[in-house]
Amino acid sequence: MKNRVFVITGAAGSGKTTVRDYLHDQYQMARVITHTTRPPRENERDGVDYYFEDDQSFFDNHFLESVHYAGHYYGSSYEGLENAWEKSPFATIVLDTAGAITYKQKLGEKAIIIFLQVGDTEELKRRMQGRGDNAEMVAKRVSSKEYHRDLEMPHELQGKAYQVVNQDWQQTRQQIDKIVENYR
Ligand SMILES: Nc1nc2c(ncn2[C@@H]2O[C@H](COP(=O)(O)OP(=O)(O)O)[C@@H](O)[C@H]2O)c(=O)[nH]1
Ligand SMILES: Nc1ncnc2c1ncn2[C@@H]1O[C@H](COP(=O)(O)OP(=O)(O)O)[C@@H](O)[C@H]1O
Repeated sequence: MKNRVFVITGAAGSGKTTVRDYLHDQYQMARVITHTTRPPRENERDGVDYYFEDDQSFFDNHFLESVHYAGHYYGSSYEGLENAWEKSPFATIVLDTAGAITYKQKLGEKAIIIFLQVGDTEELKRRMQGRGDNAEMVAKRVSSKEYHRDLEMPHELQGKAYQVVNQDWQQTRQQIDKIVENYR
């Protein structure tokens, strides 16, 4: 099997982490852990959910791409991707749409982009609250320009990404299964 990385992108609350975990559990895809200066949420662990960094240590990494999103830095390293590929030929990573565009540009057919969409923005807010984000965190996130940008598939990804509407989870799962089948 050729090395591939399944890039999951979309707005906050659209289900990126859920799909990434499904790909890990169902298909044993290795997760690429990315770096951020955002403080950890209550249930998050360093080295598992992210490598949590400060404004100095963040820049010590060798990034394939990095972005500023809603007031914090996020970046994915070459080493992180290589480490994942050592574990399994299929890896998965969660990125904002800017990161997904860079991944596609740099990795070409090795990067399979899945853009998740949830039409109803009130539903997105409910899902963020449902996973335990407090009202202040949700308000900050939805007022960021990056959140609004990521609600729609960017034109750079049109024709190069799979679009999945993540409303009903069983249907989402079936669509994800079909996408993965194309590469097995
Ligand atoms: N470009 C890029 N985006 C990232 C990286 N790591 C995480 N992200 C994205 O940063 C955004 C904010 O992530 P996070 O703070 O965990 O919030 P969430 O989307 O509400 O779970 C999301 O769109 C993530 O997909 C990275 O290394 N590079
Ligand atoms: N199809 C769905 N229907 C209802 N809730 C969902 C669905 N997909 C994901 N969720 C829930 O929505 C919340 C946000 O999902 P998450 O994967 O954390 O989003 P993201 O990583 O894109 O911010 C989580 O609590 C998750 O369990």
